[in-house]
This record gives sequence, C-alpha cells and structure tokens, in this order.
Amino acid sequence: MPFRPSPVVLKVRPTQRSWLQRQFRDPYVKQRLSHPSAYRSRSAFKLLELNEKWGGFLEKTDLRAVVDLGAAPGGWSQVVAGKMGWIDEGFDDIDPPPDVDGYGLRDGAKHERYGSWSVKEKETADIFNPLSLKEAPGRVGRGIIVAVDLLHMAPIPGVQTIQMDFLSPKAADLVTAALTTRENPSGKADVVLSDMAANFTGSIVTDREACLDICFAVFEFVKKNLTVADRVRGIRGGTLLLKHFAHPLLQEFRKKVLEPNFNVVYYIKPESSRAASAEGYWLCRGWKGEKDLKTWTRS
Ligand SMILES: C[S@@+](CC[C@H](N)C(=O)[O-])C[C@H]1O[C@@H](n2cnc3c(N)ncnc32)[C@H](O)[C@@H]1O
Repeated sequence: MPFRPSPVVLKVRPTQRSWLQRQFRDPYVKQRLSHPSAYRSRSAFKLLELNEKWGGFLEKTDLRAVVDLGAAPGGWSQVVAGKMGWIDEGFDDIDPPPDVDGYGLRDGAKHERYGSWSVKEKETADIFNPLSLKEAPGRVGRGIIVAVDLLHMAPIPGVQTIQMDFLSPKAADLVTAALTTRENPSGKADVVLSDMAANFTGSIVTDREACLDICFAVFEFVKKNLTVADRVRGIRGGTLLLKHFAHPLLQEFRKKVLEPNFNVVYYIKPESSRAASAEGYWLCRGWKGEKDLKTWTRS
C-alpha cells in the first residue's frame, strides 16, 4: 500500500520539520534517549561534560549544598543528585522504585523518605521548617540540592523543587530558607548552577537585557549565598556556573562583575552545546566574598 501521510504529518510546518530533522540527527538527543539514566534533558550531557573536564566540581567530598536555577525539566538536577549519591548515576527515572508509593510527587507534597519535596512559591510558608538531613528517614545522599524553575518539575530524590520566577523579589530568600538545614545552618551553597534562559524574542536589545537581568539576579544571589573561601578553616570559595549568550555587554559583565570577584573565570562552550547556538557558560571558581566586592552598574 502506498504511504499516505497522516493529517498530523501534513500539519508539520517547514520550521518544525527542520527542527525535527535536527533532533533526529543530534547525537546527544540519541544518547539521551538510549542512556540508562534516562536524563530528562539534552542539557544533562553539558553538565556531565563540564564536570568531567573541569576537575569534577560536583564530586568534591566536602560539597554540602547545590542550587540549580532554571532547572526544569530536571536533567541537571538528576546529574547533581547522582553525583551526591541520592540516585544511582545509572538510575532509570522512568520506572519508579518498586517500594515507593507515588514516586511522582504531588505539588506541595513533602516526600520525607527521599528528603524531597516540590512546592510552588505561594505554598512555601510552612515548608521551610528545616528538616534535619539526618532525621529524614531513608535519606541516602549527602547534602542538599535546591532546584528552581518557572515551570513545574517532576520530583527527583534528594532535590527540593520550588516553582517560581527567580527574578521575583522573594526568590533569593526562599532559596536561602530551603538551603538552611541543621547540617547547613549558614544557608550557603557551595555550587550555584544557572541554566536559566528567557525565551528568545528575536530583538537583540530585548534578549540582551533579559540575559543581563538573569546574570545580575544570579550574581545578587551569589553575593549573599555562595560559600566564601576561608583558608584558616580549609574551606574553598564556591563555584558558579552561569549560562549566557554572546554579546559585548555580557562580556563587560564578565570583566567587571565576575572576574574581580572570583579567583578564575573560564568561558566554556561544551561540545554538547549546539554549534549554531550563541550560548556559552562561565565557570567561576573561588568566590572571594563580599569583603572586597567589585560591582558594576550597567548603562
Ligand atoms: C535550558 S532550560 C534548563 C534545562 C535544565 N538545565 C535541564 O537540564 O533540564 C532553561 C530553564 O530556565 C527557566 N527559566 C527561565 N527564566 C526563569 C526565571 N526567571 N525563573 C525561573 N526559571 C526560569 C525556564 O523555564 C527553563 O525551564
């Protein structure tokens, strides 16, 4: 019988068709779909690659707290949860563990067995009643992981998920509250990851401003919440991984804001990032702290 395209196939527009063709050819999409960990996003491979090439910053034994900003659908959080021992790195996210009832948590549900919960901003009032990591029954990982996104994200063991706009005025305080546990009373994070990206509008000015808004909001958070180096106590300064898009003003942000405040700032374009995309990452190591803070006001 001759092939008759279905109405669905007929409806695919040329732009969608080229997107689909690109997806089918993409080795990282193929890898994601066949990988035993069933990573939720192609981005997961960027983080795995960056971590492996840049000294295993997610594998340090003294890592206590990680924040994942712009976390949905959850690929990076899965990678972090794997590195911190909450899930096996070969964990299959699609099949729930047999002994866990309703592994897909409801919004607002605290899942003490795995030390995970998922809340919306408006529901957080009584959630941040710091649960001691040691008291959470069944907790197997180490440290705390807080994930934030505008979108709903299905829970991952060991990851506390807050659905909210990170640019909203309350955001930093809510994340700090979520980070503050008996084992992490300072509420500091050792690693802050930001893969946040606003939707592209096509206007260079609007897109550049949106990217700068995100970079500044993340930096404000870092100022108060990233672990500060303390040589006497043998504590290394925290790490920031920040997505951005190529633009001269963003280069200025790197020079005037990031470089003076971290020991080193690397520009990285992971192999798994599409060559045609203007995105890149800054990996900033060794937060110096607010003591000698250098700031910059954008024009
Ligand atoms: C590239 S995706 C992140 C993918 C993620 N790292 C993963 O591995 O699954 C970017 C995310 O940033 C989120 N985002 C953009 N602006 C945000 C904001 N102001 N507050 C919170 N999340 C935001 C988007 O909703 C989107 O889910």
